[in-house]
Amino acid sequence: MKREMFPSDFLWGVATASYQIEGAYNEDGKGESIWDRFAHTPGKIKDGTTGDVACDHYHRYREDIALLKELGVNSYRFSVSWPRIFPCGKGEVNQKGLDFYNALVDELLKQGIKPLLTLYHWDLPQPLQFHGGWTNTDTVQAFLEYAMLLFKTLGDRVELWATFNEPWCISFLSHELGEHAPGIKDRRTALQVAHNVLVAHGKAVKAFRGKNLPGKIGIVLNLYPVHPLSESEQDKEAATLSDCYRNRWFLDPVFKGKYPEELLSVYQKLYGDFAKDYESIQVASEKMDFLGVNYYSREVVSYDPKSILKSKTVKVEGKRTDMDWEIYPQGIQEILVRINREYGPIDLYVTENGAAFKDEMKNGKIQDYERIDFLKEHFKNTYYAIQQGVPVKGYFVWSLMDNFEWAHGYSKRFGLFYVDYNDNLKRIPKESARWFKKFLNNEISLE
Ligand SMILES: OC[C@@H]1[C@@H](O)[C@H](O)[C@@H](O)c2[nH]c(CCc3ccccc3)c[n+]21
Repeated sequence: MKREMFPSDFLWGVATASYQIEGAYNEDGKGESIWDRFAHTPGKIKDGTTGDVACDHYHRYREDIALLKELGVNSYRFSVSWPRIFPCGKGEVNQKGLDFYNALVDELLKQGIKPLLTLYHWDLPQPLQFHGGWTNTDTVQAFLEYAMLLFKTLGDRVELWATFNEPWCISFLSHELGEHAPGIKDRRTALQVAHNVLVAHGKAVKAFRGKNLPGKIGIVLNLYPVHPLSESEQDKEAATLSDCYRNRWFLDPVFKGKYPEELLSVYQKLYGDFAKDYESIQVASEKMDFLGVNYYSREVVSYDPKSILKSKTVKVEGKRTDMDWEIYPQGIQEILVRINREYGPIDLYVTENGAAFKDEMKNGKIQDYERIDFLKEHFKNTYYAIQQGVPVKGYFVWSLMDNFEWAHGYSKRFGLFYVDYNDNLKRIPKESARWFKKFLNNEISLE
């Protein structure tokens, strides 16, 4: 199975995000983001690092686009740093921020690489957080002004737009579990954040439509097949509620304009006041042109009476990545087929898939054969979904290069290119980069 067996217009790309690669955290007029503040807060990042410099992509973007060209990709997914555009989140515009993304897009197009722009990949301007961040509907309004400015500035050249990267992470990981910025641990707050982010998404799609732009717009969701440990009724109930929590809490609003009843009723019993605004979620279901799917692994759950989701995650036997995530390639096929069956028809992009492994330099090489095997199996399973009629239109490997892996700092490496943090952030192709280049050039098959 070679590249040529995929549709001829299939996008093959790599993905990154602003806070993880750009650095220049306080240069050229950029304002503080909640991730600048979180990373500077002792104890939040496992290796005590920050994204202050990261991969210095802000200064090296031409070099990095040359890497894309070298790889042979025809597309590139990146995100815009909102505080680089609006240092205070709204009001005054930082022209140097706009200049950077204009130059980035122009260079991509010059190299024949199609941009997929994510408006929000977690780096909220800190001044908005001072006023409640995503719990405050003023932030929804500020996001719309930010989105409209980017539509106006880049809408003639950027054809693929994603409003949000992973609302589950923006809400539950960051406001219920507290593992990501702003590090709040309050479920009721997390529900309010999820609601406002979904409303902001719907309003941004509507605003995009009003501009009559040539491009397409969607959202990016991290989705997991959720499997019960056994076929017992209790384990199956656990899987249903966990599926609502991880997947349907976002899928149902953007496609059906309502929350999944099974979990909504649980939250309504806990937070009666939540009921007052949940019906306004209808706004989130403005029709999208595509759905971005970030796939990394599946979740296996068993019954747990102590959890409000009646479920707990179970670790099963099998190969795992350096993030301790199970390697489960058939899950990408499962999730693509399910989305198409239950929410389609709609164009789908695998907007992120990849893995961290303990990559080490040995005699000037990084022999990441586990990553080659990981990607090969996930490419094949994506192809099997296409063979079943699922309209998958592209696939973006996470990530172009090693970068700031959120709460793990630089200790987890997802890149096709190794970044040598001890040698001027030099980018060194791993064996997986060489393999991917050969695959893209039809030189090898996936067998
Ligand atoms: O963890 C690898 C990547 C991140 O570097 C991306 O920024 C982010 O979009 C992304 N999402 C996921 C799956 C959801 C998740 C993210 C972070 C931590 C735990 C789960 C994995 N990843």
